[in-house]
Amino acid sequence: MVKLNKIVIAGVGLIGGSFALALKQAGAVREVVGIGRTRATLERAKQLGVIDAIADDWAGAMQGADLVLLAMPVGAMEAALQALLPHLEAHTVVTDGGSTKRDILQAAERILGARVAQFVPGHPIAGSEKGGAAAAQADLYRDRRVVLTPGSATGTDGLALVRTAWEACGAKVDILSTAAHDRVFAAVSHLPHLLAYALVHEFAARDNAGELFGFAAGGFRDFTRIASSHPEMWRDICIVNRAPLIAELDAYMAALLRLRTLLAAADANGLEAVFAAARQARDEWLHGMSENAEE
Ligand SMILES: NC(=O)C1=CN([C@@H]2O[C@H](COP(=O)(O)OP(=O)(O)OC[C@H]3O[C@@H](n4cnc5c(N)ncnc54)[C@H](O)[C@@H]3O)[C@@H](O)[C@H]2O)C=CC1
Ligand SMILES: O=C(O)C(=O)Cc1ccc(O)cc1
Repeated sequence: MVKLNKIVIAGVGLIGGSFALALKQAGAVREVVGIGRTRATLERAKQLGVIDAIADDWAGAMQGADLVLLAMPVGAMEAALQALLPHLEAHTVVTDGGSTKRDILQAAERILGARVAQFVPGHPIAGSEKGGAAAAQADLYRDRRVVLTPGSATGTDGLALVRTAWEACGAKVDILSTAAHDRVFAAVSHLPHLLAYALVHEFAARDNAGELFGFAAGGFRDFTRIASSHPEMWRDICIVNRAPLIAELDAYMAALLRLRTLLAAADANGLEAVFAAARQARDEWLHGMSENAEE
């Protein structure tokens, strides 16, 4: 079992707060120090027992830290790396929980130079549309996957430490390249968020929005839950990962056009064939997920 003396959570929200709670529950950390943008948020996180102490600045935060998790919106990570670098001790490992990986590894290479060996890019595949330390849960990562995307310069000891820390949270760790990561998550995560936001936004702008929302039921709720996600966080993800996201959007628009053609032709068989293939693929995916959870 990993035993960390001091960890630093930079951005104590759902992801950082849940990491802290999970490590505490596992008995894997002695002290959790929080640093962030808003004092009141940090005070609240301390009251909730998510962090033990608040750092006033990076110098204090980094002193004697074994592990630092960057858990703010991805657009703010570059500035955080710049701010922590002057205080980075030789034994400290820095990781992140951001939803995009190529930009963050590139920023780390640029900013940290040779010390990029101490940086391990990561992404927990768990979360929700709810943010903030109050939403943090010790079991958020239990039986969930975490993707680590080390670069050629990533140190093996740091990689092992970060892997062990996530495993202490109950997660299963996968390794991907940053490019493969960003391509996969553009498809299965970033595109669905964009679609949900687009649908709700389009309805909300209509003259009869009240009527539409008044009659909307479970299907609409399921499809659009993620449109309740944090706008700043999703702004950053979409902008940073826009190249693969635009490719996914193009593919989806082509699929919509094919459905439109089938509809216009009243091609019932064609439409049913698409729906049946999609249902089968989703059933098989859900079945695979439940088998994995039982392993
Ligand atoms: N919400 C989710 O389901 C998932 C989110 N992520 C990633 O984790 C990161 C954090 O997301 P959440 O915890 O959901 O967000 P959150 O909104 O719950 O927490 C983010 C925290 O960062 C702080 N913060 C914002 N700007 C900052 C800055 N410039 N410097 C320091 N702190 C700052 C905020 O005050 C807040 O406490 C993001 O990079 C996101 O892409 C990854 C996996 C899942
Ligand atoms: O709300 C949901 O279901 C999500 O999809 C949560 C989520 C958001 C961002 C990520 O990078 C990973 C998972």
